[in-house]
Amino acid sequence: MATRGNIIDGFGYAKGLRERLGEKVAALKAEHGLTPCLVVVIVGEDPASQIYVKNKGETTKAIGMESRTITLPDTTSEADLLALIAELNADAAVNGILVQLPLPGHMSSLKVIDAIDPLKDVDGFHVQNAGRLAVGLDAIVPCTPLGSLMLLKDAIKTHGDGSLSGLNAVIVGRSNIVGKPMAQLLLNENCTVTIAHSRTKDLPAVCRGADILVAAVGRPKFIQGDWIKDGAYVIDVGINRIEVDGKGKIVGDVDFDAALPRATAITPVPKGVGPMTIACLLNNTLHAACLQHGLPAPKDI
Ligand SMILES: Nc1nc2c(c(=O)[nH]1)N[C@@H](CN(C=O)c1ccc(C(=O)N[C@@H](CCC(=O)O)C(=O)O)cc1)CN2
Repeated sequence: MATRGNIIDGFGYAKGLRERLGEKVAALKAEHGLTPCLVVVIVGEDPASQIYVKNKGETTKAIGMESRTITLPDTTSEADLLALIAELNADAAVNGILVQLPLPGHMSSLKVIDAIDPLKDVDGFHVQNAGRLAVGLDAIVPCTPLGSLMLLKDAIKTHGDGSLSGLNAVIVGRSNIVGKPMAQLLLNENCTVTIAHSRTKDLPAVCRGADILVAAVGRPKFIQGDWIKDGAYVIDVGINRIEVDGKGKIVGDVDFDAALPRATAITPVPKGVGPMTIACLLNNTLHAACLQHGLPAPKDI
């Protein structure tokens, strides 16, 4: 029988992935004279977004890619942001464009994402990339689901029989950024997929049927320990800031301490899925640069 209570080390996995990507970037430079360039656009001064954007810039440079950050005030009009995206789309030196979310309330994120050239859409949020993923074509895949799948596959290889095929996967959360692409990825792995959400009837019972449970609801410790099937694999995508004894703390969507003894393996928060998001962004930027230059995208990094 598989053991229980294993903690999935997303921080360590992401470090290894960045190292392997760094080697591919060096090879691309040596063999084709190409250095992938990522441009991150941030609008406004959301403190968490500022930290994520800074980390993106630093890790991009650390693996040998070029990084540019464009900071715009939150008074920027949607038309000005769209004009900037059009310029970046037309700039052959730019391989990846990412607009940090959330955007200020006066902008439509769907409209902004739709303006990005799908080949430079390293977030994988453009409707063309979402559609390509849905029909099983080569696509740029959203970073958080891609990183979650990498951790899940590695955990099932380490603690199980290595196959996701036929497993019952329940995703709690139906966002375009995490829930829906995660469902597509798990379907492609031949899982039987359920997307649960705020209107789902008897959510605890649905979760108890999950061999794989992905929590992406954005509510601290929402998923209770007794909702976890014995031996399940649990991927916690939530990043919730709460206060405990007057101190700020980050917790996931799953009650980790209660879920740990029941799960075969579970991602912690922090240091689970979060670090994979930025590592997968680097992966997608390399992928995009290769596609734009007619080179095969590196596989199985
Ligand atoms: N355009 C995008 N916007 C946003 C995305 C995205 O993928 N594309 N995702 C999130 C924010 N995000 C990256 O942008 C992100 C969130 C969290 C982490 C992370 O490493 N978290 C750490 C804890 C961080 C902390 O201490 O605050 C962890 O889980 O260990 C990385 C990236 C929304 N916006």
